[in-house]
Amino acid sequence: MNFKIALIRGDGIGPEVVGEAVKVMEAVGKKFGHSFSFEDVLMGGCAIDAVGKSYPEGTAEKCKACDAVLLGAVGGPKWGHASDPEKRPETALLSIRKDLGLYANLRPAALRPALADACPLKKETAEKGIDLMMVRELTGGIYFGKRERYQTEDRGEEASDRMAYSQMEIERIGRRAFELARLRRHKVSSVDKANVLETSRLWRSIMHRLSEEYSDVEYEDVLVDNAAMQLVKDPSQFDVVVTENMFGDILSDEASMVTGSIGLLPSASIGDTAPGLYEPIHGSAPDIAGQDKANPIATILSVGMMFRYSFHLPHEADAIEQAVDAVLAEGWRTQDIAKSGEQTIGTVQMGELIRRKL
Ligand SMILES: NC(=O)C1=CN([C@@H]2O[C@H](COP(=O)(O)OP(=O)(O)OC[C@H]3O[C@@H](n4cnc5c(N)ncnc54)[C@H](O)[C@@H]3O)[C@@H](O)[C@H]2O)C=CC1
Ligand SMILES: CC(C)CC(=O)C(=O)O
Ligand SMILES: [Mg+2]
Repeated sequence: MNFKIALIRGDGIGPEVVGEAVKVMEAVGKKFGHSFSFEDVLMGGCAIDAVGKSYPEGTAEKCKACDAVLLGAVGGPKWGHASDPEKRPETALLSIRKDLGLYANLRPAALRPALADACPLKKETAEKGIDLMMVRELTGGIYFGKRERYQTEDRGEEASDRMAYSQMEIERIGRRAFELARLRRHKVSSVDKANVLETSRLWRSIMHRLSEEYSDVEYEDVLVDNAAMQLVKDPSQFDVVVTENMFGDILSDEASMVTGSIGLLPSASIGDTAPGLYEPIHGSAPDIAGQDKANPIATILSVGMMFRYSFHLPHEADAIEQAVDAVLAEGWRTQDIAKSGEQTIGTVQMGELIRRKL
């Protein structure tokens, strides 16, 4: 088959990790008889530098003309202080998610067999295993609410960010979570802050209604502060974790670290229509950019998710995951997952070793 892929390489380590993931994709194509055509799409800080705005006209249309989108990361200190939203790289990220209707962000956090040592939790906790799927609502909530900054008469400057969720937005992400749980270990943990927030109370009431419909799936409510704690106490208790946009953003970074490193976790952002967008959960890592230090595994596994969820080619997806595990089993480590004093390899070598295992 022939697939057209939009590449948003972005900023910082984005181009480095996407470069390795593209080479892996081509190697998978060679092995399984697929071909790819790639279209580079400018977005983020690099687009601000090139054309003056982070989300140039036509960005969404270019992506919509493709079968899937692969994104590295956008942002960095160079563009960190702009007040004009067009000059902020992160605005582009939110816009592309909204414009492509990508309301479901799947972030699987699994402790890979060879990386038990990289888990920072107690040995007996790590031995219980970690294999959870964070289902993060991606196009609603506080990241998309009205942002304001204004002068008050008596309290000086004030700022506000509105958090809103509609019934429809909650129901569709809830259904995704329950459907995924049916393909996994039949458990959904819904994370909210219903003891304080009205959005969470609406969220919870809809999740309860869905849990009656999906009565074959075990269901629980977990308050977000407790969820953050449970993730380090005993992550093995979680199967599918469904939550709103900001809670999911924060908790998935935490979940990544309990599996060893943020450089390992892929994600799939999907809606009701193609294309899906695939990206590592990490950012542009300006502190290590351009030094061949970034772990490309999160982006390479994101390509695996692309094969699984957009192209419905599970064998190709399995082959990528097995290649990653084989390289890790041989002891190869980038700096983020190495023990102190252990020899490390760079981004390019890690990518090449994974390709050779395909
Ligand atoms: N999807 C996206 O494009 C995202 C963009 N960002 C943006 O990225 C920029 C930097 O954000 P930070 O808060 O520093 O988060 P970050 O995720 O970029 O980095 C956090 C820490 O993790 C390390 N790290 C991240 N990815 C790694 C990898 N593949 N291999 C090894 N180490 C890795 C970094 O070196 C850093 O120490 C900001 O401008 C932020 O807005 C942040 C998150 C997501
Ligand atoms: C702009 C942010 C919402 C990006 C981020 O941290 C993420 O999606 O994980
Ligand atoms: Mg994040």
